[in-house]
Order: sequence, then C-alpha cells, then structure tokens
Amino acid sequence: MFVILLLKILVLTAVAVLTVKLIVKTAIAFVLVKGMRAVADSFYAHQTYRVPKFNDNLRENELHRKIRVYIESLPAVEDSDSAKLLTGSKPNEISVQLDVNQTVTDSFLGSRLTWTSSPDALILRIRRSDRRRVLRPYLHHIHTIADEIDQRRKELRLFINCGAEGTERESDSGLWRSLPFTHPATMETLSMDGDVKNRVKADLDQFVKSKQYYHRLGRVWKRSYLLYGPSGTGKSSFVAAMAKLLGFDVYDVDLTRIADDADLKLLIAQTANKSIVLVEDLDRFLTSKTTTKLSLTGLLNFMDGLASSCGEEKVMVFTVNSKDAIDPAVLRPGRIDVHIHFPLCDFSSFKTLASSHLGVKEHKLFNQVEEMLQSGASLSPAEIGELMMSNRSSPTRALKSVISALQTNAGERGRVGGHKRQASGSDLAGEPESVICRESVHTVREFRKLYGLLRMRSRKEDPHSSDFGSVDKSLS
Ligand SMILES: Nc1ncnc2c1ncn2[C@@H]1O[C@H](COP(=O)(O)OP(=O)(O)OP(=O)(O)O)[C@@H](O)[C@H]1O
Ligand SMILES: [Mg+2]
Repeated sequence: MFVILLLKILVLTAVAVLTVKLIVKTAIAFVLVKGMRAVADSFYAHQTYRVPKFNDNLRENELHRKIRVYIESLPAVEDSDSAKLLTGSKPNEISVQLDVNQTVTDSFLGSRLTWTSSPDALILRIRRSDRRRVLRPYLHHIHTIADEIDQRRKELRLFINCGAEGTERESDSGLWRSLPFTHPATMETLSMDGDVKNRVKADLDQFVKSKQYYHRLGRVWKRSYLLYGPSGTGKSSFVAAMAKLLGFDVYDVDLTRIADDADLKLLIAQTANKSIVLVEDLDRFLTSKTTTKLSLTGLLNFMDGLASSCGEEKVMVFTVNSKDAIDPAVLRPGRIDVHIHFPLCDFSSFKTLASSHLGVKEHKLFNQVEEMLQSGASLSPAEIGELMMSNRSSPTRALKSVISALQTNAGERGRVGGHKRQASGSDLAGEPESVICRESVHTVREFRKLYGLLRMRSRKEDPHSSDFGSVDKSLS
C-alpha cells in the first residue's frame, strides 16, 4: 500500500516537472500569454492609425521613417516572430527590422500599443480609452527618440569656408565645403580637470534641452564658449570632443579668408542648425597686421547679430591663447557665455597622460616630476604627450625625457625672469577657475574681471590703445 502511494507521488512529480519543462522550453508559455492578452484585448474597443510610407505627392513620409527608426530601437523587435537583419549605417553595425505583417508591442504611460508593419505603411493600434491621453505624447516621444538616434548615427562633417576673392567657391553648397570629421579626440581621451569636464558636459547637456526656455525668453537658442590657454593644451581637441558629444557638425571659420563684413554675415547665415561654429586663434587674428576689410563691428555682429540668429541650437566656440589682447566688447555676455581655461600640465594631468600614453600609474620618477611642476617648471600636455609617445617602449626613458624637458624649461624661465610663456601670450595660472559661466559669477569684481570691464575702463584712460585692444598687464 505504502509502496503504491510512493510510486504515485513519484509519477505525479515526474509529470509535473516534465510539464513545467515543456512550458518553459517550448513556446507554450509565450502562446498562453499571447492568447490571454488577445482575450483581454477583445473586451476593449481599439483605434488604428495608418502611417503611410509615402505621402500624397509620392515623397517619403518623414514620420514613417522616424517611426521605423524608433521601432528598430525597441528590444521587443527581436522577440517578434520574424525580423530582418541588415547591416547598419556604420561598419560592424547590425540593425534588426520588423518584417512585413509582423507586430511589435510597446508600452507608454501605462498603455499598451502595437505596431504592425505592412509593405507600404505602419499601423498603430491603441485602446480607444487611452487615445486622447496617450497618442500625442507618444508621437512626441517617438520624434525625440528618433532624433536622438539619428544624431548619434550621423557621420559628422567638418565645414571649411571656401574663401572669398579669387578663391573657388562650390556652387551647390554656397560658401562652405565639407569633408568627414574624423578627429579621434573625445571627452574621455582628453586629460583635464575632471570637474571642469563634467561642468562643461552638464552645461552642454542643459543647453540642448533648453529649447522651450530660450524661446520663452525670446532669446536665440545658441551658446558661446571661449577656450583660452597656451598652445598645445587641448583647445582644438576639446572642440572635436564637444562635436562628438553633441553629434554636431563643425563649421570652422577661417577669418583670414573673409572678404568683408557682408561676407561674414552670409557665412554665418549659411550654417546649419545643431552645429558648432568655430573660430580658432581669434586673438592672433585681432592683433595681426594683415590687412582685411573685416571690421570689429562685423565680428561683433557675427557673434551676436541678426545673421547669427538664423537657425537654432548653435554652439559658437572661440579659441585664444590669451584673453588679454581681446577687446572687452568681444567678451561681453551674450557674445561669450562660458570661459574655459586650458592650463599647462599639472601633476594630476601628467599622471593621466602617463597612464594613457605609457600604461603607468605609479613610478619612482613621479616624485621628481611632481617637485619640478610644483617649483614652477611647466610644459603643455601636447609637449609631454609627444615625449611619452616617442619613448613609449620604455616608460623610464619617457619619464626621464619629461624631467629633462622640465629642467630645460625651468632654466629658460630662470633666464627670462619667469615670463617666458607669458611673453608668448599665455600662462593664465593665476586664474581662479577653469570654467567660468555667467551663472557662476556672483560678485561685481568677478563680473568685471570676467568681462574685462576693468580693462575697458583702464583702456579709456590710455590714449595709445588700438581699436582691437591692448594688453593691460595690471589686470592679468
Ligand atoms: N589635455 C590634453 N589631453 C590629452 N592630449 C592633449 C591635451 N592637450 C593637448 N593634447 C594633445 O596635443 C596635441 C595638440 O593639442 P591641440 O591642438 O588640441 O592644442 P591647442 O590648445 O589647440 O593648441 P594651439 O593653441 O596651438 O592651437 C593633440 O595631439 C592632442 O591630442
Ligand atoms: Mg588649436
């Protein structure tokens, strides 16, 4: 009797285990869930929306394309009964697309929505009761996500102004020529103060999300950055990193190729939305003796005039070795919103470079480098990076060459009274902060210091100062 009972229990347990295995390993569970959903759905009235691939004049319907991009990003696509595998827009990228007559489920604001693909349309199905509450925000959400994906996928381009008098212009694209922008620098590859990096990233992030805010204020949706610091400290590389972070094309304005103010106006008006407009070495241009019909007023209008208000979501970046030679009007709020200082290498940056270039986190020669840097010897990250790269097979040799270069630099500084780098217009080690945003300026003194009002006042007292400004040593 007991044996029979035991046998019965064993048989029942085996059957239960097999049933669970069968449900888990086969599609039964999936079919059951699907069936239950279908039953539940049958109690509700649904509305369908058809998004055709082509609009009435046989042009591709942009909404259809965006929804396809969005659907491809849903993990549920991979769970559909049949999906297409295609090569993506970049090498090694594979895109999973919904096959014809397949359905994918999405959820938004607590509502379940389905997309079904047909050869010439995408069909959205939504419960009638959810329609008013969900449809518009859902389509808005699709737009946002698709735009973000497009932006990430986009191949960045570098635009260069073709020049004015005598130089050839490309007729179909106006004043600009473009080529793929493949600069390898990213925010991660640049060795700089982590706090500065994060503040700039946060600032850019806030900017791109602030469309409504700028519109409400009646302000042009643009933001301007001044990158200042000695040569070889990473200003140009930082612009490349900004472009990658934002997914923006770069318009590199060569001021020496501009014929006159009108030419500059046209140039800025022809830049696309979501782009970086870059002017490198502004100080060198302003102080150079080259004859140009471009006036300071023309430049000011370029930075903040009506032509620069054409389009939206533009980031303007100006790089200079020193702010000293720049007319304060150029730096006033609105023309420059954020000042970012690029200093010579300190010990922390040196260690980051040693780690990235030599794979060395600690070394017995580090102390010597630290002492030399503290005693005032200085090199740019570009100089230190180059020494490390050319000696990368031997970290010790690389560090010794850095030490020897620092010793040479210290010797030169000693001979010229510590002003060697200042003479080349650069060492701003006395600056209190690396990033100064308008929002972080609290005192009148800080404000004046930032926008050069003190300098402006002293320049008024100096009858010999030129239009484009002269260096006021007492304030640097
Ligand atoms: N902070 C840094 N971190 C890593 N590499 C750097 C850094 N600064 C400069 N470099 C390297 O040094 C080289 C020169 O940098 P970059 O051209 O960006 O300097 P720059 O400040 O624009 O100089 P310039 O004022 O002469 O135009 C690049 O190859 C870059 O990779
Ligand atoms: Mg540069």
